[in-house]
Amino acid sequence: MVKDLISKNIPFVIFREPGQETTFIIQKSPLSLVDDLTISQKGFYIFPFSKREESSPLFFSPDYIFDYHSKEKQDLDLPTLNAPEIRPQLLYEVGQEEYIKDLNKYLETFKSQGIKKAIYSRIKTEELSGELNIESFFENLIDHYPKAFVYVVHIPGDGIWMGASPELLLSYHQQKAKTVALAGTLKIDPKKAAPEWTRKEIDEHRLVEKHIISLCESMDLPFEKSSVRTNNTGKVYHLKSDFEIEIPPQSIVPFLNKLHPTPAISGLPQEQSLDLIYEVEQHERSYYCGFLGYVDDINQFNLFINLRCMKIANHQVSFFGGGGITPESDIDKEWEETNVKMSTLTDILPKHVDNKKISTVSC
Ligand SMILES: C=C(O[C@H]1C=CC=C(C(=O)O)[C@@H]1O)C(=O)O
Repeated sequence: MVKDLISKNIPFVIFREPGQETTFIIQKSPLSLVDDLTISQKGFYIFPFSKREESSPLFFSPDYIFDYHSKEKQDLDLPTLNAPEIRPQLLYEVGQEEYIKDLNKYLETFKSQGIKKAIYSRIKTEELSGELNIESFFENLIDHYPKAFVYVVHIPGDGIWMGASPELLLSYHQQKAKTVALAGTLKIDPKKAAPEWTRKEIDEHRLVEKHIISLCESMDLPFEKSSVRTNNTGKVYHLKSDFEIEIPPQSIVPFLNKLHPTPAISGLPQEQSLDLIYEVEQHERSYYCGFLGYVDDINQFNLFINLRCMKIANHQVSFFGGGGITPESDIDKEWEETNVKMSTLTDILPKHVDNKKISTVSC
């Protein structure tokens, strides 16, 4: 089914929110751009990391929407759409030497500009040695990461994005919003019963909490915050605290506009850290560190940050991973952290590549 839709340039999304059934959405016409950060119609949205990205916010109309495991989808026979213009994404890959140089640039800029934290991300690209079975890979991700938001998004002319994100950006139901401060990472060590958090991770997480608290205070929104807990994503531990915020419907989009990009994916102060990211990182983040999810209506939605993700285009697969850099960062550990984060997908993907068949999954 998925292969057929890809070959016919048909936009589609398959997603599984944590603890929910899996949904399949197919749009029968080419994708339309969403001008701004608006989420006014029922459907699936994907937004890039920031307004400075060339990639546009996109909306997937649920022309067909069904339970992924239902038989209904097998009966669809959709016509081929015109091939859209292809816009290649700049997928520049740094080696470890360049990574070290770039992180030193971050650390120097922190000193001269008083930046407290900025995320540095990188890409790892590999040729697909055979045909990737997207459905079996997706189903494996669902089983492996029950607490993640797992998805496949086909954007004709761009590629196929897939991921298993541990981070909720914002959910909204009956005027109650939920968000999380998720930051600080330690690799899971099976020999240790619990992670040993250091000042670096605690401070890094605290900066995300502070951003959410000051946003609620500035908009006069009552909120409750949980204590800080350890969150196990399957590959790494993060520090996490939950927020419940009362937000009237007219304030939810302005709140979302100010919340994103949070210091978990940009840094603090926000504008200075964005300037630094765009000066030093040489790849396009595009939809990595953006957000995505299903909007039932403006009063009911769940949006997730696009982390632990990859993109398939031109018979290649590119994995994205980053980390919060602070003045206390140890550069070797940060490099290792990005490898572990990427292993969320890199460990599972090879099982689903059929080396006997050449890759036909391309965009
Ligand atoms: C930017 C990423 O992670 C963010 C989310 C959780 C923890 C993070 C950290 O510890 O650095 C990052 O802020 C990524 O996974 O690519």
